Amino acid sequence: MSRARFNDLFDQWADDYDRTVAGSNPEYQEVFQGYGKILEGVVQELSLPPGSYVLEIGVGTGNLSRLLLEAGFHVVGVEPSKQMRARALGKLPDLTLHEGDFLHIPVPDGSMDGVASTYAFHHLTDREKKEALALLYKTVKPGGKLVFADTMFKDESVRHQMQKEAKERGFRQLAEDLEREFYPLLDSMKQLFLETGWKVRFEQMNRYVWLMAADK
Ligand SMILES: C[S@@+](CC[C@H](N)C(=O)[O-])C[C@H]1O[C@@H](n2cnc3c(N)ncnc32)[C@H](O)[C@@H]1O
Repeated sequence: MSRARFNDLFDQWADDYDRTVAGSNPEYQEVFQGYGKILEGVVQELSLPPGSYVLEIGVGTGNLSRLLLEAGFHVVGVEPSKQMRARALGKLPDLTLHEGDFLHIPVPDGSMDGVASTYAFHHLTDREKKEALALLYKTVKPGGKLVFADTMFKDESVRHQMQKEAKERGFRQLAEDLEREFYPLLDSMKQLFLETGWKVRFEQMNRYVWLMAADK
């Protein structure tokens, strides 16, 4: 089960996370390059009217949640790390936020207009990603939207190059991360969306992050 896989890591990172996304850690500067714009892009791609119900998975410290609330959506957040939930609620006391993860979603089928997530989907293996996409397909209404932004590589040679580069630049933490987590390739991700019924398109946002926008 994916629920606890990276919980310790995120509990420990919670206090420092917002400094990292702002560029404090040189190893992750490129990963989070254009972070604010990427989050805004997710909200825009949802293209839903105010009052829509949006599920956000892996909310972290609540940076995307804030933008979703500002767009006038009813936001239901899901986050497995206790410390991350505490940070998010410290910033957004009125956010509806549940303990859960991509495979444990506390909302009824057909209840959401959209699903959003940033920098979190890669915590799942490809098999879990497929299971999650199938679950989320059931969670949204007909015509519902799914918009994710996350690290992904165009093909194996790019993934290999990024790993090599991280090692050459002495970015030990990033290099380990690129090997430990389940960063997918564009074609396999495309396949997972198609197999679960979604119509999807992809747009590269920086050297690491791609936006995935899907319709039911
Ligand atoms: C890199 S942070 C991203 C936080 C936030 N979405 C953002 O864009 O800043 C990844 C988040 O995903 C959460 N996470 C880890 N495994 C998860 C899973 N299986 N399902 C849902 N969220 C998960 C972590 O606890 C963490 O808060």
